[in-house]
Amino acid sequence: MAESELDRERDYVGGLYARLDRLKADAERELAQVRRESVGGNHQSRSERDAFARVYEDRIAQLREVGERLAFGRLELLEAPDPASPGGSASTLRYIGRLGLRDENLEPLLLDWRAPQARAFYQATAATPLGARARRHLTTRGRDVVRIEDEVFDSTLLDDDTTQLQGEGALLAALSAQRTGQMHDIVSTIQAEQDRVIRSDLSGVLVVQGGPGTGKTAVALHRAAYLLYTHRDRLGSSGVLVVGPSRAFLQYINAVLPSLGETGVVLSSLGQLYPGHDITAEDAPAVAALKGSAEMAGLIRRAMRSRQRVPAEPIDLEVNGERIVLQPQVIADAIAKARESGKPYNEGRVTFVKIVLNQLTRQLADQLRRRGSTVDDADQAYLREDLRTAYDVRVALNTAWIPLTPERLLEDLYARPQWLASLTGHWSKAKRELLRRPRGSELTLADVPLLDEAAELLGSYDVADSAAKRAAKAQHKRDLENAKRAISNMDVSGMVSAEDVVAGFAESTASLTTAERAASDRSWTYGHIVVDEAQELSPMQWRVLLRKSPVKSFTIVGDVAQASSAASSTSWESTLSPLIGDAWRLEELTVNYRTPSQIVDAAERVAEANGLVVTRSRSVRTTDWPVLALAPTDEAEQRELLVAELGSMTASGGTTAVIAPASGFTELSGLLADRLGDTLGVGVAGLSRPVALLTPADAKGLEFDSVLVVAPAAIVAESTRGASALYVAMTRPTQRLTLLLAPGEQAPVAL
Ligand SMILES: Nc1ncnc2c1ncn2[C@@H]1O[C@H](COP(=O)(O)OP(=O)(O)OP(=O)(O)O)[C@@H](O)[C@H]1O
Repeated sequence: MAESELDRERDYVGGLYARLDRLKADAERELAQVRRESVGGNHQSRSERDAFARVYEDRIAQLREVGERLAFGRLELLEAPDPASPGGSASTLRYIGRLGLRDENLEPLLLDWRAPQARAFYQATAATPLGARARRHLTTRGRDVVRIEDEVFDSTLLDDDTTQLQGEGALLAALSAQRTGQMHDIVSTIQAEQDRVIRSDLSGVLVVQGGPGTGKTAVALHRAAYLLYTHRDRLGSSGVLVVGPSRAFLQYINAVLPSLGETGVVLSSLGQLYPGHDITAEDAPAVAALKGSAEMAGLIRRAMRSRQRVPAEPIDLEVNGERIVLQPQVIADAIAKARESGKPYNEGRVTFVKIVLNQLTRQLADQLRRRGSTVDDADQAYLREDLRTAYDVRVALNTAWIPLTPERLLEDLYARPQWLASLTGHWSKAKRELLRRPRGSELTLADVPLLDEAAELLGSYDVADSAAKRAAKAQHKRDLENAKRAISNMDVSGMVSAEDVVAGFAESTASLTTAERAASDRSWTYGHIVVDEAQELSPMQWRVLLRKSPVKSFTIVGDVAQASSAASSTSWESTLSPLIGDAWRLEELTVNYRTPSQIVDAAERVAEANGLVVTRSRSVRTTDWPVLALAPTDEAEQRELLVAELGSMTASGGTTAVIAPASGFTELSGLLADRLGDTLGVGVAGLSRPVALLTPADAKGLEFDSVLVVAPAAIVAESTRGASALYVAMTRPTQRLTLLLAPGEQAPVAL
């Protein structure tokens, strides 16, 4: 490599940083200026000033976020031949980075990696160069370029390998770096098959299937950033939701989107999908499977309707000393009428109460008239109020149609066996027993979609609160109109969304960002939803997500061979066809970026020997560490081997995980705590420690430099999806894998 080329890139990248610094200083000066302007003026001018301030604040944050990772690539694009100078093969250089920069004359200096023109940087090959002649990867340290790596798209050098890696040096350097316990963005080394997924159309349901370590999570997050950039207008106001399996997983991926300049995405674990709750407790597998099955939706509907009851006999009511009879037919008619309105249960109840009270008022007025009193309209209003507040009337109305919260409905359903039996005549007693639970029991993960289903059917418990919400929504809409006007007056369209501006209104009733408002509103509908580890979702969880995206714009990533929860799916077809028929498209990822080939081979062979159908993937790396299976003769030796192997793993640096079956977990954690002290973290709460002791379920989606799997046969035997659980455990390492067998356990035959 000619030294001058490296110098040339150093100069260019130096120039980019100089431009970045200047833009940052300009924006900071402008912001200070806007802030100095005196407060006052009407609502619209305040809106416009807030819009200015917001634009500058966002821009400054964006410019700061890139830190010292501004540029990482260069494309040499062939220009269309110029008829005036035949024979010339002019080309244009385009630099690719984390954000777009232009010079004072608005000439492009740096392309945002998500811009359409940057596509060739990730997807061009010698066979399909996409208008590019060459691609260059820049490796930087701080603000300095330390290495360049070129690929020239010369069709005469074409070979048959269609799965070539792009920027292999930069990629392998990224992959062999020690892990930190936090996922990083991969923007400088995205591979062609991944880029196609990232840039796939916004609309419809895209399923991304790939074996462990093929970058599904990374791709899903980069796709969220890409979609927000490309469809800022649409998604800025409706938001993007990313759903992951657990809080620990979200913690692991937490830094990726902010590092790509996107802070407006809602990240939610399955336990956080019902606002106001953060649930982690789990049911026994059989219970979770039942609660996750689609038939629970029907049960909840039946349960709700059974709380609307027509009394068998007329009811005598006393209202301020007057006696009045409420006929069952009046209740039956009112229930039928209120149901006809199609409103959710609690809102329908308001209609029901109104109808019954009207009828009772008429009855009472007639009764009084018959006794010679005169009752005019004003008197009728008083009578109605007397009826509404009378104890007997309230009891009768509540018995016929009780207001319900989702939590109350579910708790009653679990705690009242006779009621449950009356709703599930076709179930076996044993099946009903699975749901049985005393009042006050902790909510579980499998309850989350049931609460949401109930909330959907019940509607707001506090009907006055829902009126206030409607008013706030109307105000928000007016604010948005103002903000849109301000944005177009300022000519900053595309840089900031009206939603973000409204979020900046100091006096706005809804001074929250889209993401904040979406996360706290159960009925929020998103412009796009990304679901990671999607094979774990139960039919009831899918129902929640489908309600949250009525336009059905989804990216679903997962691996059916890794499905290990009780209600999870074993094929995309069987999961998705009851929900959306065949209206989905499939992309597959085939290269394993995490795990060296020896480990991938071992994991796939063991999985297949255990009867799993795995998506085979090609690993891009090898490791110097052999896969070991240690076979102790007794427990004392097992303990010795455990401690010795862990000592060796931690000595080689990076992160280490011990993955063990849930049975014997407590004993193991006691033993390791004695030996390792503070170095050990137990469960997902301990992930920041150098050694983490986890169950296979905890380890889902995560990765570690070294992994020690304890008692693999026990992991397989532990559940109906035990083979998947072991496959998950064996595919977590980036460098080193050891299986520590239980005394007397045979090494897996496939090893
Ligand atoms: N193009 C790439 N450049 C650099 N690193 C990459 C690339 N693609 C994936 N990786 C890295 O490979 C590792 C595995 O990626 P990821 O966790 O997204 O895989 P996954 O398919 O979701 O795995 P699993 O199914 O096991 O959860 C991560 O460390 C990720 O950063």
